Amino acid sequence: MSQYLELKREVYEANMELDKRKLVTYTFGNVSQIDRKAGVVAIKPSGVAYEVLKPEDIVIVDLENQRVEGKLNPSSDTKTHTYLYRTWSEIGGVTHTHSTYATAWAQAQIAIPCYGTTQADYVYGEIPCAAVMSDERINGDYEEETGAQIVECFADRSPLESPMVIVAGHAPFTWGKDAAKSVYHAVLLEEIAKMAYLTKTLTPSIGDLKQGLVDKHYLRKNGKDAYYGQGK
Ligand SMILES: O=C(CO)[C@@H](O)[C@H](O)COP(=O)(O)O
Repeated sequence: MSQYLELKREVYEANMELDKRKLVTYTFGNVSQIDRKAGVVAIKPSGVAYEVLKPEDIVIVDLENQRVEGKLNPSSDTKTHTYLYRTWSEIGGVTHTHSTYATAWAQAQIAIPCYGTTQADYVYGEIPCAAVMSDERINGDYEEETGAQIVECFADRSPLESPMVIVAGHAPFTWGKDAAKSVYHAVLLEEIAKMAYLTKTLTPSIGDLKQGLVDKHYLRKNGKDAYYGQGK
C-alpha cells in the first residue's frame, strides 16, 4: 500500500482539471506537487493521455529526480519541476501546459504586458518571458536548464508576484501553494494571454495599465507580503 495515496490523488485530480479546462491536448503538459516533509514530488507519468490516466499512475520522485514509487516514467519535464521546488521553498505545486495563447506569446518571445485590471488582480505587472536558451545550455540537460531559465527570469522579483511565466520558444509554467492552485494559475494565464492578444490586435498602440491601477488591484487582492491568492 503506497504511503503517498493522498498526494497522488491530489496530483491526479489537478492533472484532470487541466484536461477538463481544455488547456492540454493528448499528452501535452503535466502537474506536480511536493511533499516537503517526505522530500518527494508526485508528478504525471510521461506520455500518458489524460483520458486513460489513473491515480495509481502518478509517479513519485525525490528532489534529485530518482523514482521512489511507480512503474511508469515520470514526465520529461520532471527536472524543471524539481529545479523550481529546490530553488523556491514557497511553492508547493507546478503546472506546465502548451495552452494556445500563452504558448503563442512564448513562441513570439514577448513578455505579456499588463493591459488591464484582470491581470493586475493576479500578477504584479507583466507576465515575464524567460529568455531563449543559450547554445551551451541547449547542449546541457535541457529540462534542468529550463528550470534555470525560469529562476533567472525572477532574479529581481519574487515568484509570489507572478505565479506564472512563459518560456521563450517553449510554453508556460505556473506554480502555487499546491497542485490545484498551480492549475488555477494556468487557467488564469491562458485567459489573460488571450485577452492581451485580443487587446493588442484591437489597439496595436495600446500602452500598459497605469502603475497606480496595477498597485491598487494587485495589492488589494494580494497585499505586499500576502501569499498570492492564498485561498482567496
Ligand atoms: O514540453 C513538452 C514537449 O515539448 C512536454 O511538456 C510534453 O508536452 C509533455 O511531456 P510528458 O510530461 O508527457 O513527458
